[in-house]
Amino acid sequence: MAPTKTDKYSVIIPTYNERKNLPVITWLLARTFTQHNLNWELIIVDDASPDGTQDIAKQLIKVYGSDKILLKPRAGKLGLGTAYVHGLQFVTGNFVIIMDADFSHHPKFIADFIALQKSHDYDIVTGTRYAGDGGVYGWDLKRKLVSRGANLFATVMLRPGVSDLTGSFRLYKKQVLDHVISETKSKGYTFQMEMMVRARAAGYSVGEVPISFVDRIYGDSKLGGDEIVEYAKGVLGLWVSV
Ligand SMILES: Nc1nc2c(ncn2[C@@H]2O[C@H](COP(=O)(O)OP(=O)(O)O[C@H]3O[C@H](CO)[C@@H](O)[C@H](O)[C@@H]3O)[C@@H](O)[C@H]2O)c(=O)[nH]1
Ligand SMILES: [Mg+2]
Repeated sequence: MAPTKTDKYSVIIPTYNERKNLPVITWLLARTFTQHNLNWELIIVDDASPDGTQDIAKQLIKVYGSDKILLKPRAGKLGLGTAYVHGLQFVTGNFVIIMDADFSHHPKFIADFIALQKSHDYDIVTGTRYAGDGGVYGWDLKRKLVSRGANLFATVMLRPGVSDLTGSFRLYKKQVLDHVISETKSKGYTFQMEMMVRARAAGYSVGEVPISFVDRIYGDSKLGGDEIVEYAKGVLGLWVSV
C-alpha cells in the first residue's frame, strides 16, 4: 500500500542552539517529501536558544510557507520529552516523525520508514543503529559503550523486542503517539526508551529501519552523567511497573 493523498507527515524537531543545522535539515526534509510526492509539515520546538535558532526558523517560514514550517517555541530549556508533547499539540498530519536537528538522523531514511510502515501497517517505525546495516559514526568509545550499555540494560530487564530503545528517529501513527506519550513519565534521555517499552506493553506493532547515526558536526551534545543515572532509574521503574 502506498501513501494516499490524505496522508500527511508531521515532523517534530526539538531544537536547542541549532542555528547552523536547521536550514540544511529543512532543505533535506523538503526535498525528501517533494521527491516522494507526500504532504508534510515541520514543527520546530525551540527552547529559547541563545544562538538565534528562532530567527532562522522565521526565515524558513518565509521561504517554505507557514503551512509547511511552524515555529512553536517555549520560554526556556525544558528538555526533550516535553518538547515532543508540546509539538504534538500543533500536529495536523495523521503520521508524526520525530528526529534530531543535527544530522545524526538523515532525512533520506524517512522514505524507508514510510514504505515499511505502509507495507505492514505498523503503528510505529523506529530507526535502529543496532540491527542490519545500522551503525554509529563519530562517537568515542565511551559514548558508544554508554549507548550500547543503556540498550542492553533495558533489553535484558524489559525484553521489549526492539533493537534500539534509546534512539529518537521514529515514525508514529498520530493516535498511537498521543496514547503512548500520555502514559510516559520521564522527560530527558530516558523518554525514548520508556516510550518504546510502553508501546510494546500496550501491544503496538513496531518496525525497524537500520540507520547510520552520525555524530553532530556543529554544536555540542547535551548528554551528561546525571542523565545516565536518570536512565538507569527509569529502566528499574519500568521493570517494576510494566
Ligand atoms: N527544544 C529542545 N530541544 C533540545 C533540548 N535538548 C536537546 N534538544 C534538541 O534535541 C536534539 C537532540 O539533542 P542532542 O544534544 O544532539 O542529543 P544527542 O546527545 O546527540 O542524543 C541523541 O541520541 C540519543 C541516542 O543515543 C538519543 O537518546 C537522543 O534523544 C538524541 O537523539 C537536537 O535537535 C537538539 O537541538 C531541549 O532541552 N529542548
Ligand atoms: Mg545529537
